[in-house]
Amino acid sequence: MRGGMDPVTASLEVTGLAFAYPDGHQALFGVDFSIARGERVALLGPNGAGKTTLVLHLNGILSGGVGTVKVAGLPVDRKHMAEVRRRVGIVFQDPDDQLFMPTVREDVAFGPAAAGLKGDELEARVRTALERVGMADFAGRPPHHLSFGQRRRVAVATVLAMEPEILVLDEPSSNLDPASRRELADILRSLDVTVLMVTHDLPYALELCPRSLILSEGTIAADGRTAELLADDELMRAHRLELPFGFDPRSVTMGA
Ligand SMILES: Nc1ncnc2c1ncn2[C@@H]1O[C@H](COP(=O)(O)OP(=O)(O)OP(=O)(O)O)[C@@H](O)[C@H]1O
Repeated sequence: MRGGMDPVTASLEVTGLAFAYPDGHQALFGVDFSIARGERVALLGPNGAGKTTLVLHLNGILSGGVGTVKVAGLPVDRKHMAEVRRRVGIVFQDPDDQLFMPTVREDVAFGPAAAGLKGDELEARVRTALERVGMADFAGRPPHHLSFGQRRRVAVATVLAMEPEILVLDEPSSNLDPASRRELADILRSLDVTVLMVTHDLPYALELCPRSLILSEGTIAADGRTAELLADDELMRAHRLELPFGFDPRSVTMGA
């Protein structure tokens, strides 16, 4: 476990986070980890491990448990909520949860406009975000006329438009064809932000994230280099993680 990271360089610091849902189900049991600015980290773990529960604590959608979460040194609490929500951008698994305006441009402008951006500055922010995901030509289109993969890119743009400190992605490769999957990986690699990616797609984690956390039964069971964790058959079996048949984690050269 990596503890004690310099708070100035830590994008995210989770300390002793424990949480039970109102029905009494304990989903997290004292989770500790830090992510440095600019790192790309995969959050792996079997169904029901607590990944979504953890992610929903990163911008205060869930709260009320024990422990602390800090984003760029700011505690995720009521007092800092607006600033934290600007700094932590979550891309949900279903882009339709994030796109609700008549055009792509309006969807991407929504967050920055709500934060007070106007006029040329707002236009430039929207254009840059759409260019970063290769969707600038689609600005005037209704999101519901786009393919699933295009909608996922626009969902990423809505979050990038807020210039977040941390980009959190829930299953970013799900339902993408191989070309879209690779293109999204290229986009994510090109961004200058901290990335935390929840995924069951272990080859994708290996391609994109030098480091992984394995969350299992509400605790961090492992924290280390993705290539090493995925090559540890015993660890993988213990936490119900399976690579695709015939996939050799040692065969992948990680993109920088
Ligand atoms: N609203 C809720 N009320 C009670 N228990 C819940 C609630 N949401 C999730 N849980 C329970 O908390 C545990 C962790 O769920 P969570 O959704 O965080 O897991 P996950 O790792 O994201 O799983 P998956 O890979 O299936 O998405 C599970 O046992 C789940 O049943």
